[in-house]
Amino acid sequence: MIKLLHVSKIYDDIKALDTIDLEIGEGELVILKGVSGSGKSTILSLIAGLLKPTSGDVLVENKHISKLPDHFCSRYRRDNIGFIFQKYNLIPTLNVRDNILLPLVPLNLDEKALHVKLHSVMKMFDIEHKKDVRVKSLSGGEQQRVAIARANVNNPKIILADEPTANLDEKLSCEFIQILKELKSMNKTVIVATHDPLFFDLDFVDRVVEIHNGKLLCS
Ligand SMILES: Nc1ncnc2c1ncn2[C@@H]1O[C@H](COP(=O)(O)OP(=O)(O)OP(=O)(O)O)[C@@H](O)[C@H]1O
Repeated sequence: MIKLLHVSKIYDDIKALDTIDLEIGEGELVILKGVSGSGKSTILSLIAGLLKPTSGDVLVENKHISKLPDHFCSRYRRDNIGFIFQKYNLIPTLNVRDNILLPLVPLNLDEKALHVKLHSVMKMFDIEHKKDVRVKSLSGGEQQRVAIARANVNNPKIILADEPTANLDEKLSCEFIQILKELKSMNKTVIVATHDPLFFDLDFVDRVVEIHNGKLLCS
């Protein structure tokens, strides 16, 4: 489903990724393990079409993502990708409902369709009781559940999570692991970039791929 073929990424004079080859199948849950600065976020951004490789090719369902013009990249992202950012990237002054609905704005759906999608993800990620609360008043764990609900509201096939437990305590991190299990059971293709050892020995994870200085150690 996802293929990175001989992908390198150079920022100015920093080689963030060095000739990466990686294939991830539909429904796979992959942990991308590596220390800070090893290139994990760069890989997620390439798959999301937020960045273009310096060389090599990124294919998602046989589409050349790395060659799409920006306009088509946004559309590809909207239709296929749910991105859970490390700092959640929510709008603090908007309430939970409006934050979750943001990815749907360009679709011009009617109120009924919006309500069905909103209700489904708020229920799934246990945040419905806070729907009218401004995000800035929520706890860290609640903010993350809003971010996860927003990433899923468009029912994307691919979920990318960047250091999802970086801002969570142990209890909330364990709750995130349960959510991950749920996403896996929904047959989502999931990639989690992390250096948190909590993810390295989970029985429902398909693969742990290690990256070091922009090179994959195993895949
Ligand atoms: N926009 C950028 N401009 C210049 N260098 C960058 C940029 N983004 C990343 N880098 C560099 O590329 C390398 C890989 O960064 P990347 O963010 O992909 O690593 P990471 O493993 O996700 O790290 P972290 O866990 O700290 O987010 C690092 O050396 C980083 O400093």
